[in-house]
Amino acid sequence: MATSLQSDQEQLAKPVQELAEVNGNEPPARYICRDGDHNEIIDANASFSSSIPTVDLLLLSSHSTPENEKEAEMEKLGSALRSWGFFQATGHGIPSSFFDELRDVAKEFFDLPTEEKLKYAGVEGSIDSYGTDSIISDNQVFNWSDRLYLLVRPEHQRSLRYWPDNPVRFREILHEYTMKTSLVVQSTLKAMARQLGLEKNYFVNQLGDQDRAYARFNYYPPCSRPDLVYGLKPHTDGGVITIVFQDPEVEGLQVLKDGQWVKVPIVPYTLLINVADQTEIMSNGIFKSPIHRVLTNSERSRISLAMFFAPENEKEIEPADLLIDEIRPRLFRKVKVKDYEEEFFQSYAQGKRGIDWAKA
Ligand SMILES: O=C(O)CCC(=O)C(=O)O
Ligand SMILES: [Fe+2]
Repeated sequence: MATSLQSDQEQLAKPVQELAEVNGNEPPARYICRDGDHNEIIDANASFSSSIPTVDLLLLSSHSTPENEKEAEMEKLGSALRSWGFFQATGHGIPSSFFDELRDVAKEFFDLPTEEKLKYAGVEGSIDSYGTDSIISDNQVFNWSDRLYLLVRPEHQRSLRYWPDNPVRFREILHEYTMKTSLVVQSTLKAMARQLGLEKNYFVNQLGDQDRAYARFNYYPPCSRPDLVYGLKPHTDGGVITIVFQDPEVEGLQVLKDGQWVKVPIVPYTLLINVADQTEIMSNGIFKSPIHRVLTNSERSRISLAMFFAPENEKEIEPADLLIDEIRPRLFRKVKVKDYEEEFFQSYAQGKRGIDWAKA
């Protein structure tokens, strides 16, 4: 018994990438949580009336955009975040050659031998780490994926010891990407505030001076039974806003829209941006933090990079006063960011939504 538990734990500590190679991709029982529900998935391109909307950030932020065009783009952003919680951003100012480099360094990292990658495995209690799901409960079902998780903001809190120095360009590229996406977040949050009739810096101010951002490089190895496992189980994100750089060739991400799973298409060189729970709270439920999941694939691995932006830990958040009235009563309590995030992770491990804990 003890031996089987021990070997179970040893296997668990193993990256899924290695497990996939050794086991010929056959998923062990602890990863199995689906029952072949493939057919219900809607292909956004083929049959859903509208796919995730595209918003041009340049139109939103440029001083030379005519006012009526700016308003129209703003409306598009607002409606995307009310109904999908997601939008595809163009006009973000990041050159396509930079995305190619980002993709290359991420791929080169995951292509390293396991021992090399395990140099970045976190010690107990460290946020930054390379590895697979941590064990939180006995009956947990595991994701068929590995990840490298790094705090990237505030800069002085980075643990560079966990930032790969192989490939050599990794750190520089991630630093630059953090700078670029932070600007995108600032301009998006301003547009979001204006769309809700709030002062334009409302959300930016909520982030505080010591706002945080985390980079999560996801690696989804192929799996011989993609119908049985999740690359990433259904979840919402716990911060304020997330920017996803999807694999440019391999699909897998899906969003739950009006009770149906909709495939998120790959649109090369756009940034996929989604609302996270703390924006749902601050907007009093007007902007939706979408439930999304990732499916695996039997032939190809998939890599994505999610950047999670969140307020400084000590901040308190609550619905903006202006968004509470008789028609729309207060939906959420005032919560401390640190407490919310703790609750969020506990809830996720138990298959529940953290945001329910913050309900008024
Ligand atoms: O892999 C993806 O496309 C999305 C990843 C994601 O949802 C996450 O890391 O929270
Ligand atoms: Fe996510």
